[in-house]
Parts: sequence; C-alpha cells; structure tokens
Amino acid sequence: MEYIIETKDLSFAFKHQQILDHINLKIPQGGIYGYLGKNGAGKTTTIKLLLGLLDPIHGSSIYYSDKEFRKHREDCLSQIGSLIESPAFYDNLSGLENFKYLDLIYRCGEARVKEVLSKVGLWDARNKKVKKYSTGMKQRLGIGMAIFHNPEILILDEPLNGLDPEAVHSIRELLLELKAEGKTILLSSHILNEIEKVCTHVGIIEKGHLLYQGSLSELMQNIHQEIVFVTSEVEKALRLCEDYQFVAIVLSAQELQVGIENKEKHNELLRLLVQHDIPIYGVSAGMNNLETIFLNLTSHVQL
Ligand SMILES: Nc1ncnc2c1ncn2[C@@H]1O[C@H](COP(=O)(O)OP(=O)(O)OP(=O)(O)O)[C@@H](O)[C@H]1O
Repeated sequence: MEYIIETKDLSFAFKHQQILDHINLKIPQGGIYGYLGKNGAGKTTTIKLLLGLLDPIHGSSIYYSDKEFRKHREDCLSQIGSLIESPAFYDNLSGLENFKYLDLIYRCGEARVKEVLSKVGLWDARNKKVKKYSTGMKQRLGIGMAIFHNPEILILDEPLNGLDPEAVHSIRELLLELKAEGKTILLSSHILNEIEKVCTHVGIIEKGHLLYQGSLSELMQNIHQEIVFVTSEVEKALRLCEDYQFVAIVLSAQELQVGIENKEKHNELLRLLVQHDIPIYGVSAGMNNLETIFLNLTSHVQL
C-alpha cells in the first residue's frame, strides 16, 4: 500500500516533557484518516510537526510519498492544505474578498474562487462580512481556503469543534466530496461518533503513544467486540467488570454491555461471571461503536 504521509519514529518534547514518543503514522492515499485522542494526547503537536511548525527530535522523519519533508519542505507544503485551531480571516472583509486576497498569493483566478466558494456552500453568502458568518460557515470558509490551491492532502485539526449538528453534517458531506475527488484527508478529533461516519482509517493516540492504527472496518470487526449479557444481577456484574477493568455500560435493568478486546478476554470475563455466581440468561453481540472501542483501548493502557 502506498502511504502519502508516513512518519518514522516521530518524537517531540517540550523542555524535558516527552509529548510524542516514536509515532509511526501510515496514512494511505485517498482515504480519510481520523487521528483520535483525548485532550492533551498529542494530536495538535503531531499536526504542527507534519506542517513544519515545530521541529521534531533528532532521529524522527516525515515523508510525503517518497519525499523526506526536511529535504523537500517547499515541495511537500505546496501539496498540503491545512486548518489548525481557529481559522484566520479578515473579519471585516466578505468571504469573497477574503478569497480575492488569498488569490493574490496563489493566483488561481476568479473561476477557482467561484468554484471553491460554491463547493463549500458559501457562494450565496459571498458578499456578507465574515464577522457575520456563523461558526459553521467560518469553518467551511477555512476549509475552502485550505483547498483553494487544490492540494493533494488536507490536514484539519479538530474541524468539528464547536459546531452544531447541522454544521457538522455539512462539513461531513464536504469531506466525503473531497475524498471522492481523490484527496487524502487527515483530521484530528475527539467527536468519535462523527469520525465513525467519515473515516476510512484511524490512529488512536494516548499520552504521545500510538495505540492503534489501521482501517476502521478492521478495528470494528476484529480488534474489539461488544457483548450484551442478560442477567438479574446487573449491578453486581457491573461492579465486577469495573474491578477487573472491563468497560461496561448498563443498557437496562437486566442488560449489561461489556467491551472485550480479544478471545482471551472473552474467556476471562465468562469465568469471572461464573465464579461470582452471576446468573446469565442470555449472551448476544452488542453494537460496536468507535466510542466504546476508544474507551476500551485508552483505559487499558499503562503508559
Ligand atoms: N507550547 C507548549 N509548551 C509546553 N507544553 C505544551 C505546549 N503545547 C502543548 N503542550 C503539551 O503537549 C501535550 C500535547 O498537547 P496537544 O495540544 O498536542 O494535545 P491534543 O491531543 O491536541 O489535545 P487537545 O485535544 O486538547 O487539543 C499536552 O500535555 C500539552 O500540555
């Protein structure tokens, strides 16, 4: 498989605090890669390193296709559009004027301005001042500005933060449209149910360590399972799960859903329930979702 972005032993420290520890990202071309982690896990730091806004520790390397970032910095950056933290605009100018200003740098022309404003759904609002745009509109404008020069790769840090459900939906549609055009998108987020709807691949980071990376479907099918137990002793079973570090959720007065990572854990759980005289009247597969998988992975790890 060809990776359009690859890092080798990417590490970073602020003073003596290790923030990223040997991160080996493998981001396939043409996919949407969700970079997931709790607050402070190291997502933004990784993105800043990928964009050359921070310098990694000696021994780390970043590749865009076969080009080493340090040696081909300008070339690599010309293939990337990015949006980190809050997008920066001229608030007193309209959306259209902001694009015209950007076009002084990129020289893509009026037709491209119209094309991008239409793509991000802002053509009708093009003459409105940006300060009057909603948060969702500003986010779409930011993405529009990031894709203006038609880069191959789009890197977005928390693009869904602070958006209402309608705005989230419109960003999701936009990302899927860009993917359909062949763009590769890397986005960081902790809004897991949305990530699940758009991403083809995920990387899960915790305290600067990459815990999982791979296709989302593989993660859902093989790595993790949700099991629902029907029992008259839900509370007792829940306490037992907590004592043995299984992530469990009470679904109803008689149903407990438990996340397990592998077959051994499955056996261990069944043995525990039997040993503690917890009556089981039924066992079935529960709904697997990214949020429970994420909690399971990140709550079991000792770093
Ligand atoms: N300029 C800085 N100086 C010192 N420590 C920093 C600095 N920037 C970030 N950190 C620390 O680096 C760690 C990773 O931060 P980072 O912003 O990369 O996390 P994140 O996963 O993006 O989190 P969030 O979702 O909260 O943005 C945190 O412990 C943070 O406190």
